Amino acid sequence: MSTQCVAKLFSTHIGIDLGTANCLVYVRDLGIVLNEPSVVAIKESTHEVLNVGSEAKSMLGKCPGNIRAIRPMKDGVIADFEITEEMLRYFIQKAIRYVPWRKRLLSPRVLVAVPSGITEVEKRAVKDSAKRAGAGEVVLIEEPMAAAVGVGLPVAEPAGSMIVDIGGGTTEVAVISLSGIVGAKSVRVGGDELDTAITQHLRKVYNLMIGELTAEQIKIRIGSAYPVKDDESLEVKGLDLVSRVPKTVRITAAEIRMALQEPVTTIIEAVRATLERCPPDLAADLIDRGIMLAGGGAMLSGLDKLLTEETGLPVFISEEPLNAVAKGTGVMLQEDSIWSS
Ligand SMILES: Nc1ncnc2c1ncn2[C@@H]1O[C@H](COP(=O)(O)OP(=O)(O)OP(=O)(O)O)[C@@H](O)[C@H]1O
Repeated sequence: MSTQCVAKLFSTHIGIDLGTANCLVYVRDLGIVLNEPSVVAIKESTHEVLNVGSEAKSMLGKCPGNIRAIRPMKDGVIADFEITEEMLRYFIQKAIRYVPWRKRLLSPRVLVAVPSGITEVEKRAVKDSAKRAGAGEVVLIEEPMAAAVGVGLPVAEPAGSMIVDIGGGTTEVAVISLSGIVGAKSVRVGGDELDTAITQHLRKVYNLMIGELTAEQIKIRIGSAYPVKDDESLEVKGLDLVSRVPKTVRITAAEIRMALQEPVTTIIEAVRATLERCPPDLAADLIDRGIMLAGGGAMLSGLDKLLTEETGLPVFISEEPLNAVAKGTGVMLQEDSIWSS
């Protein structure tokens, strides 16, 4: 029996979207089996892992002194190796529970989606962490390619397709033709930067300190990139920076849109820069095919409208933007040729 056959029979094939905000795990033939926030809660004194994923996220900003909830990925790459490894180990082992015992005899083969702009050193770090976390062979795939495949763009055709994947830590823009990336730009600006812009606005204008989760909720509920919901408003609770007591303020969608302008402009600029460097024939294809948005940031209200206004191209939001990359790894896992043996 060939090595390929043995591996096919006795090991699990896993695709991982190792995101700054969320980690999704796809198991071949099963689909997405895990979708959890990339957060780990640890005991400060011993570094013991207490919780991973959703439960750890609910602890963000609410932990007592000896417990810390950490997001080990930052700007799309590993910021804390040890904790990322623990998180990967937890997710890989949890995912493996869904497969029959026969498929657990060999270490799982793992396909990890990483931002297109990461360095060789960062790539090695991801591979090493996945291996130490229990993976056998580890192969990396660029996130925009995985996202494009995941949303069903016709990447193999000799024509240009454009994907913009706006995650928590990075925005990946790519033009793809004949299954290759023709032009790409990766900027370390995504949903986290939008949250930070909201936190800074409330601090500056209202002297109000809010936590990470509150900032994200404000963005999701009334955040926008275009005046599509300017008449909406929201009550926000936080800590007054001067009197140091809890306080409530009412904020409007219009002011949050203004606060988000800088990071949103960075995202738009990344799209424009990629379009400017696009070969003319492929650029011409985009006039009809437009731009496809994926990643959680694609759901920011009005971003599609603003992008259409700024580029003159039709803009579409993928059906399940948060699942695009993981679904793309799932499609690629069907190809045995991605593995070296
Ligand atoms: N409705 C929404 N409106 C705006 N942003 C949203 C919405 N829902 C989720 N998000 C944001 O999407 C981001 C997470 O997206 P996603 O899971 O695609 O990122 P990731 O893959 O973890 O990050 P990266 O690709 O940068 O490593 C978060 O910043 C989250 O706040």
